[in-house]
Amino acid sequence: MKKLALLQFDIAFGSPEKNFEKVKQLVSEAVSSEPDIIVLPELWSTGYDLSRLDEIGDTDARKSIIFLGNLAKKHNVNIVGGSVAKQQHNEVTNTMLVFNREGQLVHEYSKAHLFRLMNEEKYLVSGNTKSHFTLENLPCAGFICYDIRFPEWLRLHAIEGAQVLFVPAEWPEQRTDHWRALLISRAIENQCYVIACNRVGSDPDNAFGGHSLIIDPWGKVISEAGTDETILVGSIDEDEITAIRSRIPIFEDRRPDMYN
Ligand SMILES: O=C(O)CCC(=O)C(=O)O
Repeated sequence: MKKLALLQFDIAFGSPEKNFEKVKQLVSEAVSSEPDIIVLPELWSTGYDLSRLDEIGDTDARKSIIFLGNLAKKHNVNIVGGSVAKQQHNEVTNTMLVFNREGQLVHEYSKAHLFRLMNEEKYLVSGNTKSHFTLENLPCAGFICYDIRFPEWLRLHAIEGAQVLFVPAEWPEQRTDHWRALLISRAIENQCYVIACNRVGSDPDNAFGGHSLIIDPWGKVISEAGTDETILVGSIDEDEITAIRSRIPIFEDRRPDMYN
């Protein structure tokens, strides 16, 4: 069994200092439930203030890496650090950072599918690498928000062994029905745990729907937040994955010979 704590909060628009302070405080609160893994939302330090990324983006993600790494080490907890605006060679990526209990950066993944409805393609470049990592001996993969509309991208990771899928997001409230349906579908079809951390509150262009979720590989919702700031807790059980995969062995029954 592994315990999770998802930090669903209202991100201060374009104010990294305020958001760093908020995350520090939320992490200290979250550790009281003794989680193994803490999860943050997408672009938690800047929000969607994309036109000011030159000013507020994080060069080489250096500040975020030091900050989250220190928190992970101090509290002896793994952190799936949502994503941050990482500036590198005059380009900015929407990049997930993952830390182990020793505070080491064990994984980076840059959002592969940029979301045009929120102008991402104008300010960001997409990532080109896969997103496998291991935490607490669990084979994991990470995706960012809009990525969940591309089932083939998550499936590829499941076929390659991922069993726990993390999804930090800033998902607008008017499509909360899509958010829930897509996440539950990704869990059922891949027989994986899905751990999805959204933000709440609003920025000048959007209101965000919360409803962070922990979903088991059968598609059952284990924990779900509402639309307020909260620390969502829940546990996942590795044995459940094996049990469900032996009951309905979809990975053995696939017909890749017919899919091309
Ligand atoms: O796909 C959607 O409806 C929302 C996606 C999104 O908000 C994002 O990728 O930031």
